Amino acid sequence: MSDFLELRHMKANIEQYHILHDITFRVPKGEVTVLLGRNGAGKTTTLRSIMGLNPVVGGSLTFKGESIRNLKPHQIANKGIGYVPEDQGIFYDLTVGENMRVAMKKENGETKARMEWILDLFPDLKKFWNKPGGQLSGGQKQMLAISRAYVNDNELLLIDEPSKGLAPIVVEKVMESIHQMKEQTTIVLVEQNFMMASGIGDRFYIIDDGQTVQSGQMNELKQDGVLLQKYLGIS
Ligand SMILES: Nc1ncnc2c1ncn2[C@@H]1O[C@H](COP(=O)(O)OP(=O)(O)OP(=O)(O)O)[C@@H](O)[C@H]1O
Repeated sequence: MSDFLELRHMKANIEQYHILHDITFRVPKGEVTVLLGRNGAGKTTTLRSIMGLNPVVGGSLTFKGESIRNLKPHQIANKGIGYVPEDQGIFYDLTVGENMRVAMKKENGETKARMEWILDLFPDLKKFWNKPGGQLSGGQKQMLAISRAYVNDNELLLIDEPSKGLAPIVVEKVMESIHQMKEQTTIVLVEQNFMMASGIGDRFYIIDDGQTVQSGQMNELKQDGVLLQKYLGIS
């Protein structure tokens, strides 16, 4: 399988601070790649840097073999990379339907089919189609955020901590939906909930203090108590 996204020795700043020192990872097409690490390790900054939202000051980033370093966020989005930020990025004053329509880059048979597929997966969004985004529950907001990114024919989705602040039963639903999306879209997932991440991830990278320090198949990590304890504090 070809590598869809590849970061080699990426360095990135937030303002004058050097936050990412050496991020290297490869995302194969059709897989879920999970970025793990303690709070403050640099996972969100990595996703933001891929999207061009933080200045990349070193290393390379390629998507389908082409450099995306130094492109503007909208140019990166136009290449087919969707981003679901940690704060979800939905419009609170717009209804669910309006949020979806604003997100759609174009309306054609394919986006219509994707919209139908995602609404079948999240019937609450259909039910609350005319409700303002700000009035949805935490889980429904997350479903809307994921749906907005999915509805375009993005080939790669970057999803930042979709389980954050959600009740366990809702987390399961969201993770199940990501699992189903995997059939059609390549995914990079930042997730603190290891149980959930390990259930849907194919491969993992651990980020520690702005560097990728470990990688492998998720199945192997589940068995590696030393690594789990050392970098994730899981015993
Ligand atoms: N606006 C900012 N100015 C300065 N430093 C920042 C800023 N935002 C984040 N940082 C720092 O950058 C580092 C990486 O943060 P980042 O949000 O990428 O971590 P993370 O791994 O996603 O953590 P979490 O799981 O807590 O969200 C942290 O040390 C954080 O304090």
